[in-house]
Amino acid sequence: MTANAQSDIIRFSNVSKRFGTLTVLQDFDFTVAPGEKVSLIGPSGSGKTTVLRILMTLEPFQDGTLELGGIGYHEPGGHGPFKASERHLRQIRTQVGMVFQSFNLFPHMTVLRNVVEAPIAVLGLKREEAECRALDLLGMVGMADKKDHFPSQLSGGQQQRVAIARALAMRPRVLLFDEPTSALDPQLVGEVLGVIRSLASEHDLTMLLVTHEMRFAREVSDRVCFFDKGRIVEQGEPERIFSNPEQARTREFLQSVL
Ligand SMILES: Nc1ncnc2c1ncn2[C@@H]1O[C@H](COP(=O)(O)OP(=O)(O)OP(=O)(O)O)[C@@H](O)[C@H]1O
Repeated sequence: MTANAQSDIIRFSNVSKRFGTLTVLQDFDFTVAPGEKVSLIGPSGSGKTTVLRILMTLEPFQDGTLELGGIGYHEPGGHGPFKASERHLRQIRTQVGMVFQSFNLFPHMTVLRNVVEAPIAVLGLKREEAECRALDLLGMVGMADKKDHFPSQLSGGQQQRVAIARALAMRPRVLLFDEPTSALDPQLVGEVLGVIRSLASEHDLTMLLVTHEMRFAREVSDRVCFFDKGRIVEQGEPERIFSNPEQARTREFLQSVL
């Protein structure tokens, strides 16, 4: 699937992002089509997570424009680091879900409460409706029988599956994964990848995945983007990128990790 100007759900145009004097993204252009599954791969520190954090409104950016479903992140005349009001950012956030490396579940809440809180507080769902939605999702990730457990009573893989259910409970249009398996013991990686793999078959859900799991990126993505020093050096269908990269930097990187 290729993105085009009419139908892009994500559109970065000339975006620059600096942390103090460190420029992480410079004139960054990147688009994603609705339903597309895109993996971002590349060396540590190249800016992949920053792209996700900007999309999730966890980081402001300095120059350029970013749109989600045609809505700009900056408001005309907007102030503050985000150049937008909190209300505007909240509207954007309801369309994006993020699954973090470290799960980020609320430790004092049960599994079920972790999944129902945001739909009730942010979307205004009635508790009964939110619980019904949560139980469906917990069933999908194989965690319904643990609904009354606390995060500390779960393995890392189980916590991550709950985190995925929690992100999905908001019915986001775009789901971001930031190295979702890198904090897990090797024997727990497969169960989380299995859940993400089945989500990747959902045609409506746009997925952006930062991962060091190259075989997985090859298997689930429509497109793989190789990042280096805040730029996409090369992108294309996984089969081509992994079996026949055109750029020397991509080849070098893949040789170092495969
Ligand atoms: N809050 C911050 N303050 C200062 N510098 C930051 C901050 N967050 C990230 N950086 C720097 O920005 C650069 C890009 O970081 P980022 O986490 O996006 O890279 P990455 O490609 O995701 O790396 P990794 O694969 O190791 O997660 C790095 O040099 C990092 O040290």
